[in-house]
Amino acid sequence: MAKEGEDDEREPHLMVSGKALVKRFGGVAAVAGIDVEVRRGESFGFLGPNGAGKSSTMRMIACVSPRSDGELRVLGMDPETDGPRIRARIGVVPQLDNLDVELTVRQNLQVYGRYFGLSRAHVRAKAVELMEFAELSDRADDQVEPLSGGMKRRLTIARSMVNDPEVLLLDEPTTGLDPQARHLLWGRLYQLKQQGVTQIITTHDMHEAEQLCDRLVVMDGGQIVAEGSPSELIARFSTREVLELRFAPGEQDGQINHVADLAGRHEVLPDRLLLYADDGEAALEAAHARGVRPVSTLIRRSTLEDVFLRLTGRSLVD
Ligand SMILES: Nc1ncnc2c1ncn2[C@@H]1O[C@H](COP(=O)(O)OP(=O)(O)OP(=O)(O)O)[C@@H](O)[C@H]1O
Repeated sequence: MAKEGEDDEREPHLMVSGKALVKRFGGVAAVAGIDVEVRRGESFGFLGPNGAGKSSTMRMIACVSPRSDGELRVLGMDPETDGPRIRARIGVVPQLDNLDVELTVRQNLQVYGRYFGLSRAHVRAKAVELMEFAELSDRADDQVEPLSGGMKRRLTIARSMVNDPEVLLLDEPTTGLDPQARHLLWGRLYQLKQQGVTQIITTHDMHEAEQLCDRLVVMDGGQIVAEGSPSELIARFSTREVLELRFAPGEQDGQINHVADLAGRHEVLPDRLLLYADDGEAALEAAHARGVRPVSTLIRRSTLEDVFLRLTGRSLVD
C-alpha cells in the first residue's frame, strides 16, 4: 500500500489513476464510470464534444468537486482526504480565465503565489521568470483588463505555474483564441512538457488534441469510447486518407450506391459524402471511371474528427 500522502509506491509513474470513476448531478451521470491513467511527463487529453463530461472529470482531479463513486488517486493521494496536499503540487487553468482584472500582470502572479504560502522574495523572482515565459514582461505593470484574450490566457497559464506544479490541468486552453494566439500558446505548452511537466488537457478541438497530446481518451456521454495516441487512434479507427465528394443539390442520395463500394467505409454528411480509403486518388479515379461527377472533391488525411465520427456517428462540433 502507498503511505498516506505520498506517491503511490507501487506505481510512482502514475500521476492520476481513476477506476470506475463517477460524477453525478442529481440523477444524471456526467461521468459514468471511467477508467483513466495519466503517466508522469506525458500530455494527456480528454477529447469530446460539449457535455461529454471532460470538465467534470477535470474538476474531480483538481480536488474541487468530490467524486460520486469509484476510485481516484492524484499523485498517489486521495482527493477526498488529501485535497490541500494535492492542490499544492498541481496547477489549474480553468475553462474561463479568473484573473483579477483590476490588478497588474505582476500583482496577479504575486498574489496567487502568496496563496501557496511562498515567501515574498521567492514569489517576486518567480513572477519575473513567469512573465518572461508568457512573453508579458513588457506588460508587467499594466492592468489585466485591457490585455488581449491570448495574453490573458498566457497569464492564467503562467499563474498556474507559480508553485512549480508537477501536473498542469488545462481546461480548453485555447478555446476562443485566434490562430496566431493559439500557436503561441501551444508553443509554450510544448516548452513546459519539455521541462517535464505532466499535462492534462480537455478540448473539443481535434487539432489541439493532435498538436498537444501524446495520448488521449475520446469521451462521449460520460463514457470513454476510445483511448490511444492520435496516430494509433487514426490507424485503428480510420484509413490513411479520406475522399470527400460534394454533389449538386439533391444529387447526393442518388450517387451513394455508385461509390460506396470504392472504400471499406463511407459516411453520409448533409453536405458531402466521405469515402474512407487508404489511397484517395485511386478511389477518385475509380469514381470518375464510373461516370460519377461531383461538383467538388477533396483528398485529405484522416483526423481525430474521423475517429469520433466513426465511433459515435456524430461530428465533434455537433
Ligand atoms: N454543476 C452542474 N450541475 C448540473 N449538471 C452539470 C453540472 N456540471 C456539469 N453538468 C452536466 O454534466 C454534463 C457534463 O458536463 P461537462 O461540463 O463535464 O462536459 P464537458 O465535456 O466539459 O463539456 P464543455 O465543453 O461544455 O465544458 C453536462 O450534461 C452538464 O450539463
